[in-house]
Amino acid sequence: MTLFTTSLTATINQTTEASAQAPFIKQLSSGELPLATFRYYLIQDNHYLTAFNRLHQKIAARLPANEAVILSRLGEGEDTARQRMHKEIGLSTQELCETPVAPNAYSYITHMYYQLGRYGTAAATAGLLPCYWLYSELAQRLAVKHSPVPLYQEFFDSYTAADFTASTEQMKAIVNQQAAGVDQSGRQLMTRAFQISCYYEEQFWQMAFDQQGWR
Ligand SMILES: Cc1ncc(CO)c(N)n1
Repeated sequence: MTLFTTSLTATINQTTEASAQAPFIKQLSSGELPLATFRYYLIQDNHYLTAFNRLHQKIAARLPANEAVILSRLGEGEDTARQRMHKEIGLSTQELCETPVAPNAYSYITHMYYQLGRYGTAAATAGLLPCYWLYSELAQRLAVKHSPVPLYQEFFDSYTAADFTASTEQMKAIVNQQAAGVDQSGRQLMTRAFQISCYYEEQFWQMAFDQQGWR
């Protein structure tokens, strides 16, 4: 039987293609992106990653012990790299916490929690996967182009690092295990959760580029 994640390849490829064309990513690799824009991205992504990590822990609590350990560890994956970047640009914990979450980040976070509450663990794990898979694909594609801004290159490098690639493979394995445990309609729900997350991933770049606010 072909792996469930193989059926998601076309969607992730489309999202990768669209992301590579997004002005935020283009300017990040050319070095033209204003630092204030990247700073805004890091603030919003910190909101996202905090919620994302909590969701990993919530889902892990419902999984068999061996998968739970893996998922729980995955949730904490990006903390160290991000803390270093925050320090480099003088982003304080206070500023990170006090800046309100922007509409698209809010919608993405809400979507992921909704999937767990409404459809359960299989759909929720599928909703987490684009986060890993997209950044791995994108970083691999952009790794050859060196951004003249060291901080921006550091961002790309953190996602081509072997441990992030390994995390993507572990997450795919968990999603495939979940897919094997549900019926065809359950797999359709998983596909939908994955597609919606891809939609919000794509919008995340434009949200950052526009420094989107509520009004
Ligand atoms: C929005 C978003 N998606 C994916 C990743 C990669 O983990 C990230 N840091 N932020």
